[in-house]
Amino acid sequence: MLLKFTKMHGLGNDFVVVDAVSRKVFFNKQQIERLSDRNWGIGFDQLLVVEPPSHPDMDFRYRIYNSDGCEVEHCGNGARCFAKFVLDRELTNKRIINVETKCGAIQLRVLDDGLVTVDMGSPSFEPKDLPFIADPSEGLYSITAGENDYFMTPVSVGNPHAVIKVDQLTDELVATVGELIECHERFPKNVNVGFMQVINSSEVNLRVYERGVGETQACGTGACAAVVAGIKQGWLSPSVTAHLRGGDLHIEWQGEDQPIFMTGPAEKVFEGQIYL
Ligand SMILES: N[C@@H](CCC[C@H](N)C(=O)O)C(=O)O
Repeated sequence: MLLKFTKMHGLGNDFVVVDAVSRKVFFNKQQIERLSDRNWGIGFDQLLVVEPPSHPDMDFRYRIYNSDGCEVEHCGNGARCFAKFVLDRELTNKRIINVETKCGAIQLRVLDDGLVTVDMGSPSFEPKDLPFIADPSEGLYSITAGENDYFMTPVSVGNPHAVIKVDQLTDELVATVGELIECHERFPKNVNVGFMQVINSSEVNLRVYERGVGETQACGTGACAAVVAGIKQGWLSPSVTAHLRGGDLHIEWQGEDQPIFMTGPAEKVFEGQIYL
């Protein structure tokens, strides 16, 4: 089958986006792994599939697959690209778009300057929601990776994140500790690992080792998780700019049961077609 696709990115976190509204498309794990390969396929961090909604209140359904072929709950940078894709392809003319995901409903708002704000829903710090196997007597969670222990905040923003505050961000730390914690036995469904350096109460540097991918240029849900963890710990104010390798995201969270708002860009790179 000849598959038409659009290559997009949000701050260098790159996607292949497929319209499964106009024509039904299904992928198996092997196909996704092959397409994601940067030598043998197209290359991407995530595959995004745009489907019709299953509920009348929703505009679309949104499926997300990591480059390892596994379906996941949420993708922040992908959500912004999703909004640009459905408008560019005239699948909708709405600038406020309600989308079903594996972790519930999200709302995308396309701003006049082309940036997209996503209502990501409210976070959970409950270990069972990631899931994370926690010792109830632990006040601050600590996890062992290699020879060292790391304090971390487990956060679910629909998908699971472990946020570690660090003084220095190095390639070695992100690659080695990221890989060890991603598949740590205390995270039965694996985890995205964020390394956050707090610059001041409204700015952080952040690098994310993504579950099922490895380190990416940027991670939208990772930025949300890191900022809400920082706000909860008292290090950050409710409005924060996260500096990622690929650029900046703006995150707002008023605390407790409030939703997280993430704002950033979405870019189309090219359109193509490939045999599945
Ligand atoms: N790049 C994404 C997150 C994609 C999913 C993640 N790797 C997971 O497995 O949960 C983002 O921008 O949020």
